[in-house]
Amino acid sequence: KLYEDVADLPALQYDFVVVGGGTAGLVVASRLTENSSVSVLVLEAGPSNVGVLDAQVPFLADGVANNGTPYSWNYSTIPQTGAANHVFEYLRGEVYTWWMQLAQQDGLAYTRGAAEDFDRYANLTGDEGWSWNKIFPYFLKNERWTAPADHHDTHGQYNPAVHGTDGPIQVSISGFSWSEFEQHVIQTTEQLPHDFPFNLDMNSGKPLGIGWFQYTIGGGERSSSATGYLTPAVLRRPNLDILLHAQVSKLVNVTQSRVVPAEPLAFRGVEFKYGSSLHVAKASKEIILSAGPIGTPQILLNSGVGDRTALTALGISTVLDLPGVGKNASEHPYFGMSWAVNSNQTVESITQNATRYNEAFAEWNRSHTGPFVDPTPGTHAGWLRLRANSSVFDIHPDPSPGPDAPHFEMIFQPFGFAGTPGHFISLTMAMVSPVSRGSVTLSSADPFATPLIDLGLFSNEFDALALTEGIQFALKFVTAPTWNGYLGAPTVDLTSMSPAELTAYIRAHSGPGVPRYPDLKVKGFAGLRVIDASVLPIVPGAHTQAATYVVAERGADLVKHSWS
Ligand SMILES: Cc1cc2nc3c(=O)[nH]c(=O)nc-3n(C[C@H](O)[C@H](O)[C@H](O)COP(=O)(O)OP(=O)(O)OC[C@H]3O[C@@H](n4cnc5c(N)ncnc54)[C@H](O)[C@@H]3O)c2cc1C
Repeated sequence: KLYEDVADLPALQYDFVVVGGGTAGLVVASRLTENSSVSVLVLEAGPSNVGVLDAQVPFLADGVANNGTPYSWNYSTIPQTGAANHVFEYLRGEVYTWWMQLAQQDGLAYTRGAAEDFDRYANLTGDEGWSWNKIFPYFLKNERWTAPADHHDTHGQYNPAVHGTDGPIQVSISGFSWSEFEQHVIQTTEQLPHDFPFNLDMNSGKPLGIGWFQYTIGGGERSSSATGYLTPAVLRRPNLDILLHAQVSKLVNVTQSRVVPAEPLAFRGVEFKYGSSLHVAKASKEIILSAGPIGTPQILLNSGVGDRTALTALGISTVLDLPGVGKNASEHPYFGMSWAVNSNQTVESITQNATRYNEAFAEWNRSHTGPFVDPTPGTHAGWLRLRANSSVFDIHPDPSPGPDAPHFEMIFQPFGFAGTPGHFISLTMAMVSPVSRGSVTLSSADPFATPLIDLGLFSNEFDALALTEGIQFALKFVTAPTWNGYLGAPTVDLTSMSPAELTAYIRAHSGPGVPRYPDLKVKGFAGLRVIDASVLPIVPGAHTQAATYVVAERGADLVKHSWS
């Protein structure tokens, strides 16, 4: 049951306490409570998604992410020295993040990454269970492929053989056509097939090439772990309680035991704030941290699990010296380019025309059809590699997990970024195999203080130089003959810049994606696990929700197995 008030919560003692009701947390809670003999409490800082239009209507998805809404943690990065000391709002990165509350993955893009991403996780962890072949069934278990809202013929737009059909999360292809723009993208794959081959399905484990974007959307609405895993039937389970507006500060009631020498420590309680009062929820079996790549390391650090020197400097006593907590954060920086177009068939035809906007919204309300059924990220995506002889490999060895994995994602969007009147299209180039690393650290001993988020953007020269090369792919893409007569002037003329100027410009104008933190079971502890995006040891070359879902599905199986 969903509780809005701590006073209504029937108990503060459960078998499992899950911290965070986001993408992963709700999967774990839903799967664990399939066994009616275990009890689970989820503590979520945010409000409910129910009745929040921005969380329901794909076209309004940005509204959930913006700083200043009740659904955002309102975080910013610390000044990024590698990016002209820019302070980035840490959410609007079109691509990734974590602070959506109750499972609102903003952009809705559904991309699994390369098979090689998962095979690398298997190698790094020594656990074959994370390999693509072993993880693939979890993708199918999570997914329910769904016809697009306009029921158009999807033949040749995806490969049904690699999709699940009866999982909780609906996945679909755009349900409204920006046909003119789409044709130019597809024709480019025919006119420049060597550089930009068509890929029938970017979620087959071999993402390279240009293909139709897939989204976590069903029937014109967002599909998320809140809608897919927290169904009315699941919410009626007597063994599942979810408390909203409960912000966890730290783990408490640490005990020491000699029973398992490798796991001498255990936390038995989770301290959380509801309103102005503090409470402790107790877990007899496990505490599962699913608070995302910022929340999870912050809670561990608040609890005294982290680098001893840094904790001591803040006056926090160390429970276990684990210097890796909050380190190894990485990000997908991206750079967007816009061109004016000789057409009025762009998203601006809605966003810059109040009458059409209202008509489109009314259509969505009436029949869940029309342009509001899709988010605005784009109609297609392309996954590309640096050229094998690129000079950037002199600076750093290839950071991608293998030859079938991308260095870049190119997103094709029938709208511009400038915000000026007119009609535009954009190509966004994201660097999805970053070498730079950052960190999440505490700003004070106050567990509710905003943590310091350092994405380390461009701290390694490789990333900026690689992204500069990536820009050349985008500029080449629009040289295909199909764009003649359609494409107007770029909003910023990048071709007039020298390579050094272009690199500096990219450093100053790129946006961020998401950091993460590795490790599933927290070393040294009994009954403490991390199950969320932060366990991925290296960010996949993809948007991260699909990887998070399979981490959560397998994570839930691992927990079940431990207690069976
Ligand atoms: C703007 C934006 C766009 C995105 N677009 C896409 C996309 O298009 N495609 C894609 O694949 N991925 C996208 N993502 C990324 C995706 O949302 C994440 O990969 C995914 O949500 C990570 O799941 P998680 O369970 O680790 O964390 P989350 O889903 O963030 O869940 C963490 C939960 O814990 C809660 N929490 C945190 N701290 C505490 C605390 N102290 N106490 C209690 N609760 C706490 C949070 O409120 C949240 O509900 C986007 C993210 C953002 C923000």
